[in-house]
Amino acid sequence: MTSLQLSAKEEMLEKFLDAAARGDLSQVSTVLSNVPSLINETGHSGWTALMLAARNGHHHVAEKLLLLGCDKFSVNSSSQTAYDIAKFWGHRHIAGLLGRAADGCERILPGADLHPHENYFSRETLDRQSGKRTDKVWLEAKQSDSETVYLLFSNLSPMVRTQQEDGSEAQGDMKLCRFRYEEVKDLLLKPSTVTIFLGIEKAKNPSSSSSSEKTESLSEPPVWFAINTDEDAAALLERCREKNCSFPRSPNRDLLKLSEEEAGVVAQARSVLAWHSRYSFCPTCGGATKMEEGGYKRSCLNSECRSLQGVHNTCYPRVDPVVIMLVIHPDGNQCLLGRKKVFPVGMFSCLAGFVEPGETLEEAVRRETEEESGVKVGPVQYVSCQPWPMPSNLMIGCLAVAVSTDIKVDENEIEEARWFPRQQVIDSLFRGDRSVFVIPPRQTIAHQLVRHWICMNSNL
Ligand SMILES: NC(=O)C1=CN([C@@H]2O[C@H](COP(=O)(O)OP(=O)(O)OC[C@H]3O[C@@H](n4cnc5c(N)ncnc54)[C@H](O)[C@@H]3O)[C@@H](O)[C@H]2O)C=CC1
Ligand SMILES: [Mg+2]
Ligand SMILES: [Mg+2]
Ligand SMILES: [Mg+2]
Ligand SMILES: [Zn+2]
Repeated sequence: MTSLQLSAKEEMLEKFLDAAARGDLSQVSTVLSNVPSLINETGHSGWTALMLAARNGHHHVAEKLLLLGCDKFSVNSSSQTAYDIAKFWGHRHIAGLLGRAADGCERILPGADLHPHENYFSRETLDRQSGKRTDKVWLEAKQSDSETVYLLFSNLSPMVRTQQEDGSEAQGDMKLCRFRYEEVKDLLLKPSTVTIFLGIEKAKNPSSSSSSEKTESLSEPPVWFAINTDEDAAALLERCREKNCSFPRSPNRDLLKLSEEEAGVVAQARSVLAWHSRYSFCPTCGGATKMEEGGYKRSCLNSECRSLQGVHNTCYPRVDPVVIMLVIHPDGNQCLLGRKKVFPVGMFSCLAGFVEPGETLEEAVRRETEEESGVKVGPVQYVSCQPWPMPSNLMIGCLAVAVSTDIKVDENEIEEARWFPRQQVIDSLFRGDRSVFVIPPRQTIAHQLVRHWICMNSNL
């Protein structure tokens, strides 16, 4: 290209960007019809025409550029997308346009099936009614109620039905198998069976009951229980009237295929059942224990045991707090992700670690980050949390700002840790580009923390 041609193109680009910034739709259209390749070209500080239109609130220009296929995910030299710019300057109609489902950009916003700030495994569809746990008469009556719903677990895996015969991987393709009292009453009588009370359905699903409108309005919503049994899994599957049923073998992966509603129920049931399976004996004296309070307590049968004096946490289901953090580079434009050897090829995730006794969340974030990556962390901010029933973690999601940047990984835990520029993260998150790294699935809080950072205009 000669210098004359180059300058002609530059002149055209300048005219085009200026028209976008002024909101001159007809000029934008004319220039693009002559030189379509200008659409994603950048001017000063890496700003595209879409960013300039978003900055100055020119909705019609942004709309036209999107229609002509401009790249809405590119970032300027401060790592801002057009969406960040529109949101920061308060042009909500343009941010809305960039976030509209039809153009695929909805992925910049939280997933449509998740409520804002909600994580997978977090939805509560049952009212736990903890007051009913000590009401033995009520619990017994509900166990034999014909409307009561039972979930069946074998080796801590719930019985599920897959929709697709081809073993499709999509979320929502897996459904919990629900049983009635008559179908499981023999199991309830076996000493090795653990039955726990989960709660009462919060909202009634009108299509799930065949009773008349009148009876429905009078009756209490169904009560849910979960059963864990050591019966033969193949024999248990024969109890089910439905086809394509199984007990998933890999909870970490398979339980992510449930709907948001069912995942919330499984998070509760699996954690409590796992506690019973691991704490059969009294942790204080080693004696036998009995289950109480609908499965929310185990008491020692040895009347001399210290655990019976006062309140002891050994008698109640355990929750292990884990901090999980997205550490941001001091320049604001890179984040720290690491990979364990067991991760699928190319996957990098947020660093995480168990909170230790007598430690604040902030200190746990600083300690775990430094232990695993050598990076020192300053300010820490809580974002959201996620029950993770493998078996009973509570993932506490934080953003943290690094005060040092040299990486030295703890090779026992982490294979590699790296700073990833915002553009690479956007490419992996929104464009599905797997060439640099793969982000964990959207059901993980690690994924949601990364998305939260990308969407929060950290540079404006
Ligand atoms: N939902 C999500 O997005 C993610 C969830 N996780 C979960 O977080 C958990 C903790 O992360 P890690 O990096 O492994 O923790 P970590 O960095 O503290 O290291 C784990 C090691 O700590 C020790 N440890 C200390 N307290 C423990 C406890 N209460 N239970 C088990 N081990 C304990 C064990 O030696 C274990 O090997 C994992 O179980 C993992 O499943 C981790 C990353 C992402
Ligand atoms: Mg860790
Ligand atoms: Mg660690
Ligand atoms: Mg640790
Ligand atoms: Zn005891």
